[in-house]
Formats: sequence, C-alpha cells, structure tokens
Amino acid sequence: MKLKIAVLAGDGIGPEVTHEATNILRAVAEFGGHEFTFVEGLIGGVAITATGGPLPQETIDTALAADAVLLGAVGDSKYGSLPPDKRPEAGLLQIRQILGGFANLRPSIAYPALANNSPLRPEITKGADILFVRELLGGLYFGIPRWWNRDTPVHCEEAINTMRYTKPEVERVAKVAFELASKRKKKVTSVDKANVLEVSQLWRAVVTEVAKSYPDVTLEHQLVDSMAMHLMNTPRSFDVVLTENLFGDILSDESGVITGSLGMLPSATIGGAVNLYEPVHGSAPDIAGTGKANPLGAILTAAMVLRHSAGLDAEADAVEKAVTTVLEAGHRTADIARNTDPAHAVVTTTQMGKLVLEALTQALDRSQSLHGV
Ligand SMILES: NC(=O)c1ccc[n+]([C@@H]2O[C@H](COP(=O)([O-])OP(=O)(O)OC[C@H]3O[C@@H](n4cnc5c(N)ncnc54)[C@H](O)[C@@H]3O)[C@@H](O)[C@H]2O)c1
Ligand SMILES: CC(C)[C@H](C(=O)O)[C@@H](O)C(=O)O
Ligand SMILES: [Mg+2]
Repeated sequence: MKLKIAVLAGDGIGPEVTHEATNILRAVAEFGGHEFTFVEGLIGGVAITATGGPLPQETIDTALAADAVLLGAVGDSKYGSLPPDKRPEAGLLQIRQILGGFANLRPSIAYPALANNSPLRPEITKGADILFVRELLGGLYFGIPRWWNRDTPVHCEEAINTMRYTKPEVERVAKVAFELASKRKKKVTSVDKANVLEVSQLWRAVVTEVAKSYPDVTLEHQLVDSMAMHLMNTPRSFDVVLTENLFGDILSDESGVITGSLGMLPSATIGGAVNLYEPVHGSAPDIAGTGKANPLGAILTAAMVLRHSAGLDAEADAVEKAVTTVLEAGHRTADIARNTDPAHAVVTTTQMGKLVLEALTQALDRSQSLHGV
C-alpha cells in the first residue's frame, strides 16, 4: 500500500523521538513491500526561527496533502514570553484545527515489565488498560471570547478564556467513545464538572442521550476532581474515559504514572480530513539533546499510524509486541529505569530505537518464514 506521511518533528526531543518512529515505519514498509513516503515540515519554535511564525503555509499544504501527519512535539522556552497566539504551541493548535480531527485517542497501558517503575504499587496498576478519548477542538482551548486587556500578560489586569461546547460537538466525540468501548470492555466513564459548570451539564446530558444507542455499554459519570484521585487508586476499573479538551489533557498526563512514564504514551487524532499522530509528551527541554528521551511513546504512535491510517493491524500489533519484547528483556531509558536490574545499563534514545527495530525485524522475519515467503 501507499502512504504519504507528513513528518512535523518540531522542537526539543521532538526530532529525536520522531527519528526513531520513522525508522520503524520504514522497516514495516520495506518488509511488506509498501510505499511509505515521508515529507518534512516545520512547526513550533523551529518554524518561528526559520519563518517568523509557528505554522508556515508550506507546512499546512504538506499536512493537507498527506495521508497521515506524524508530529514530534512543540515548545521552546525561548518563545515563552510571546502571546499565546504567537507561541510554538499555537502552531500545534492551528494544525489540529485545520486537520479537523476531534477525537484524540490516548491509550494508557500498565506494561507488566514496567510494574516496578510506577510509583503506584504493582497490585494497583496490574492489568490497567485505559483508552482516553479526549475532545480536541473545543472547550477552553478554542472558545471565544479570549483576550487580555493590555499588550502583555505582565501589564494586564483581566484575562478571559471561554469554555464552550455545542451539542453536536459533544455528540460526535461521545459516539467515538461508545463505538470504541463496544469493541473493548464495554464501559465509558465520562468526566465533567457538572456540579459547577453549565458546559459540563450540557456535556453530561448529551453523553447520557448518546449512551441510549449503546445498550451493551455501561456509562458512568465522574467529576474531574475525584476522577484524578480514582485514576491513581483504581486504574484497573476504567476502560474508555471520555473527556472534554482540558480535562483530557491533564488526566492523560496523569495516566503516565500508571504506565511508568509520560514518555511511553502515544496518541492518534481521528475524525478529520487527515489523522494526526503525536506522542502525548512535550518537547522536554530539560533532557533535549542528552539522549535521555524515551522514544517508545513516539514508536507506539507509529503503531497507531499503521492501525488507523494504513489498515495494517498485524504490523501495528507487531510494533507493539516489539516494544513489549524489548521491555521484557530489561532494556530501559532513564525515565523507566526506576527499581530495575542494575545488570542492565540505561540505554539512549537511539539505542532504544535500534532495540525495538531489531525485535520488530526478527518478528517480521519469523512471520515471513512461517508463511513460507
Ligand atoms: N504535543 C506537544 O507538542 C506538547 C505536549 C506537551 C507539552 N508541550 C510543550 O513542551 C514544553 C515542555 O513542557 P513540559 O515540560 O511541561 O512537558 P513535557 O511533556 O515536555 O515534559 C514533562 C516531563 O516529562 C519528561 N518527559 C517528557 N517526555 C519524555 C520522554 N519521551 N522521555 C523521557 N522523559 C520525558 C520531561 O523530561 C519532563 O521532566 C512546553 O513548551 C509545552 O507547551 C508540547
Ligand atoms: C502543547 C499543548 C498545546 C498540548 C495540549 O494542551 O493539547 C499538549 O499539552 C498535549 O497534551 O498535546
Ligand atoms: Mg498535554
């Protein structure tokens, strides 16, 4: 099959982890005789430096002409004092809006091999397998009005963001959550703040209505504050967790504790003109350029590209299995090296990428010989 992938590596560790993810995609293409092409584009701080803005028109054109967009991360403290609409992050929000995907899927799995890396006890995390469905185009991120009443945040006395949702916006993302839950453990936990916010009351009413079309799926509602606590206390009790934009941003990072590291979490955004794939983590300026970045979130994101944009489910499974194999063999980047066997040296970003590539190549070789190819 043919797949044109726009690669927007971005800032900080973005290019480091994206490089490992594209290596995996190239290997899958080579083995299967697929034609994957990669077209690079600028976004974030690197785009500001090169062109003056965080999302050049050329990048928009590249992304819209692609079958899938693979993004690393954006964010650079150099541009930290710019107003929100000029910062690197604005490029990310704009590309999300332009591509139009509204359902951001963020799986969070407790890998048995990483059970001792989580600050949570293994008996709490064991078997946890959560899929966050985060609404990505609404809420406080995009609501109008938004402003501050002077030129800079330092001098302003008042600032406004608006949390706004319409019924169709909630309906369409809720349907995605119920569809996915009906193929999993058949439970949706909808997160809101309906005890205080009108927007959340609308959210709850619409989700309850959508649930009626999925009688085999159980729906529960949780208020976001206690949800943050339940997530750490009983992660195994959740299946699909449906949230508005900001609540999903916060809770999905929190779920990195279940997996063992934020660097392990992938995501895929579906429902728009072109699917957008990005690891959940940011540009991690504290470790950029040190070889400490964990590429597994980006590699697992590549697996989501294979599943959701290429229809290559077996290959996606093979990439995920290769990650598990490498973890089970004891290999660790620094972020997942807590309580590990001291016999295993901590590996760098590149070494981890190579290890997954080797495990994947071996698995693909085996499956080819099994099928007599
Ligand atoms: N999708 C994105 O592009 C995205 C997502 C989140 C944050 N950001 C941006 O990134 C910048 C830094 O934000 P932050 O520090 O709050 O969040 P971050 O996700 O970049 O980092 C949080 C912590 O997790 C660690 N970490 C993150 N990814 C890791 C990985 N792959 N391997 C090992 N450790 C990893 C970092 O070292 C840091 O200690 C900000 O400018 C923010 O806006 C971008
Ligand atoms: C960088 C930022 C705009 C982004 C978000 O808030 O959506 C990030 O935190 C994420 O989780 O993808
Ligand atoms: Mg986030």
